[in-house]
Amino acid sequence: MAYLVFKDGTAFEGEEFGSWLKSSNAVTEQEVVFNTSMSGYQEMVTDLSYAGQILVLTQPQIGNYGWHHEENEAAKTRLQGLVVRELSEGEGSLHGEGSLEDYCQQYGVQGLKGVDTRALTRYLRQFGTLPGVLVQTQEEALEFWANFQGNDATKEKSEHWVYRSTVKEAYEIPGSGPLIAVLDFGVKRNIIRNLQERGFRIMVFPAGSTPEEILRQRPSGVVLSNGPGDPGELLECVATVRRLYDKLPVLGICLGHQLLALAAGGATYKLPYGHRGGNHPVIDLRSGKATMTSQNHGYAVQEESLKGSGFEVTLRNLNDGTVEGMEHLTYPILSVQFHPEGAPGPEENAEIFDRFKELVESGLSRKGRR
Ligand SMILES: NC(=O)CC[C@H](N)C(=O)O
Repeated sequence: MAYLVFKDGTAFEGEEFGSWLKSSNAVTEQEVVFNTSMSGYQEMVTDLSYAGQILVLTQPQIGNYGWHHEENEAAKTRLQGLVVRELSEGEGSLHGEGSLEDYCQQYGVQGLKGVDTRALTRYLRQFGTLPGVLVQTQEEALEFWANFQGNDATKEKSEHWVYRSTVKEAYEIPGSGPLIAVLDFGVKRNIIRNLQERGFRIMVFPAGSTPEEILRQRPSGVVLSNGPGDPGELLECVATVRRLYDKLPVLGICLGHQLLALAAGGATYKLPYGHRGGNHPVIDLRSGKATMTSQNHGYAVQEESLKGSGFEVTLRNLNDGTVEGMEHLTYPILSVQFHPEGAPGPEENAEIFDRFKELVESGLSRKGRR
């Protein structure tokens, strides 16, 4: 038996799988979040935006189509824990190269299976995103919470995760089209793939790169990626974005969107329990068209804070009215809170990448005319 235990003593019981550190000293609190997608566990486990979190999946059967390495969103997961109802070995998969369990074992994810994930999700919806601990005995949790000093650790973690970017040095992905700089805060591979499919030459820069290092390569556009942590804590990243965003066409995705808002003088705030799932409806305020989107975020841009920033809200969440996208009135900047590369079913939001391509191309033709 093993447990996920919250500060108020509420414990959810399950069985261990994956990789558990045996020393009780290693018990630390992590943010517990839930995702309601019915499939895509592999993309979720390897999405670096979940770095340091404990992810609860509401879909009751998980692992059933195995593990396919080429679908990983990053070279190595940074997820701390994974909580599921029923863990399947994935026998039904025709081409699986392994199982979810093997992956968790190999890459250090603490798994808890057989959990009443419905009750757990209702608990999180009621109390909001909370820190929890994964433990082998309830005594360990009691001891941990008795000595708990508050979760100042979150702040350090945010900075830490982002600066431990997936890459240490900038690298190039060849292509015949214009050069796009991708600022990697924990970028998902499918974002890169979507850019490649549109013919761009790509240079991926570590999150700590300076604006000079980026501009020296003379890119024709910048993509600010998704990534973990509280955007409000990422002061250096915001400063970098501030120095880039009026110089080139920009596409911001999720964390990238939040950093753009902060760079323009706006503010972000923490949502009660976040948006994580594959069926979040979003409306385009200009066309009136609604689409289903794939989402994974705990923070959002405060709409009123955008007044006077030059940004206009263009997309809105139909469930809770939060900001899902914005465009700049003067500069060629486009940003979305959701994941246009996530394709929860149809690929309708892939057109965000086409819009970005248009911005880059019109930027280049303007330059040519000068
Ligand atoms: N997917 C992301 O980029 C997440 C952004 C940010 N870490 C949030 O939780 O809101």
